[in-house]
Amino acid sequence: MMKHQQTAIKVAIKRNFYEEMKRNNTACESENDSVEKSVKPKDDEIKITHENDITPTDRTESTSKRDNYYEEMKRNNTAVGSEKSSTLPGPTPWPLFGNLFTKDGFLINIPIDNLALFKKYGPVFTRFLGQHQIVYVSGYKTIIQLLKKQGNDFVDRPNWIPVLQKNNRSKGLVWSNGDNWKTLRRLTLHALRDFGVGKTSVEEKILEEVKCLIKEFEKTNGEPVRNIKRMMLQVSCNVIHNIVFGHRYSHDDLKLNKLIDAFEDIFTGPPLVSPQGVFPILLIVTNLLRKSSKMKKRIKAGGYIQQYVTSEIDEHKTNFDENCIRDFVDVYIQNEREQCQQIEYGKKQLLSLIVDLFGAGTDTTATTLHWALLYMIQYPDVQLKSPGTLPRMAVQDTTINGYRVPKGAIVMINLESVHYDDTVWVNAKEFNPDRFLNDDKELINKEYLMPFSIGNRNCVGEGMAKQNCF
Ligand code: HEM
Repeated sequence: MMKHQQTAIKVAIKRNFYEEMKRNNTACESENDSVEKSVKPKDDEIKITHENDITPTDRTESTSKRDNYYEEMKRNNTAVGSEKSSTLPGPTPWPLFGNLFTKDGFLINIPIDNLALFKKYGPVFTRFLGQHQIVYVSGYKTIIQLLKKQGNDFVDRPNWIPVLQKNNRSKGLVWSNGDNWKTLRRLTLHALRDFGVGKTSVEEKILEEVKCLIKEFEKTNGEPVRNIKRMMLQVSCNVIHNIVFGHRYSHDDLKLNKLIDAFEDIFTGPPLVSPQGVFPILLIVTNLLRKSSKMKKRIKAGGYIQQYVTSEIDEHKTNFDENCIRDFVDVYIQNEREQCQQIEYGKKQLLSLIVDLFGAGTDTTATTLHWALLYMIQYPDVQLKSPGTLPRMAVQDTTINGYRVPKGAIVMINLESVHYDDTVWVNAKEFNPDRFLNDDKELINKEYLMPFSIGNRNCVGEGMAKQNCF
């Protein structure tokens, strides 16, 4: 990038920086730029201190109060883990309603402050959404144990969330388990590799987007840049579009922007593991109360995405040439024709897979690029809200840190707690890229950096996202 172009971008974005900050509702207190060295703790140095660091042998009032309830759960066919394991800490649930209305529950603490609950209850605690048990796991030691050493116990995604079951789509990659998941994951990794993640062809696609982005910045003639996040969405959506469908759009193209809007409409709203996600009736009631058309918007957006992706698939099927595999869709069609694996291929499956790639890859990358730009212009002492992770499910009765976790429990992994862990990082909330480099400018402490998660179900787009960002 030419120097004057860099300066033009910097000036344009800086003017709008505080506006962006306000929009993101983030405090910008100090411009302190202190360079701190991150320390790699030795195992025996690591101690996470909590107001209430509960262990299986250190039972609190809240856990003992719940014993009756758990006895009831046991009788209601909730599996019990090993003899040694013990009841998880967490707010006391009410029968039937679980922690919907209790202290530290789902309807009282909105939005949920995972870090505060981690501090209060310790690295493993539980809450009940009605009858459904959700286990929260925080702190790098426990997370590494869970994702690496016990990876197979928690490899599944929850398969009972009503909104996911209702929308009449195949489970795709993100929400499937077992052989279907294994096959689709292998196919996706293979196709992403073939279409050049780590190779020049994707680099070229990304560079093309960067050039367009620079032109957009130059067009502003020094005026404030209005919507950086939208620009980043155009970049990240286009890169995925190019890999999946083999072509891109100009950034002001109506089709590209309609597609971005549709995904925004689908993903804004309550998360899947929330009262509204688990009891859709609540969503309808809240929407009625707010007289909001959010639900309608979502349905319309889903319809548009389905129609758009289906027409791309049909076009690919018509022009398919096995001697000229152009993109991700062609790889899928080839696998389908050769019946490489015994799974149900078909249009519905491909549709879900493509929606997953756009859904999991567009906003995450755009948010990362957006924040990286803002940070590079001004190093503020602000909190970065990292993209959340996806829920897991216990495949069998098991334990975490000695606490029993029954088969079917949803497990929420709090990656943020690793990145904000003061026992790993000095002044963890300060923006300080130097903490990741040693004196020879080599990357250090990689094991405590896991935005893409780790283990056998980590992010399949990690390579692509890194290429996009760097
Ligand atoms: C900065 C960008 C990104 C971040 C921070 C990110 C982060 C994550 C995280 C935390 C998970 C959950 C992993 C787990 O359950 O342990 C995930 C899963 C996933 N990501 Fe990403 N991701 C990014 C970009 C992408 C891109 C560009 C794509 C696609 C091209 C993608 C596709 C996926 C898919 C398909 C899954 C589900 C994998 C599975 O269930 O097997 N992600 N990502």
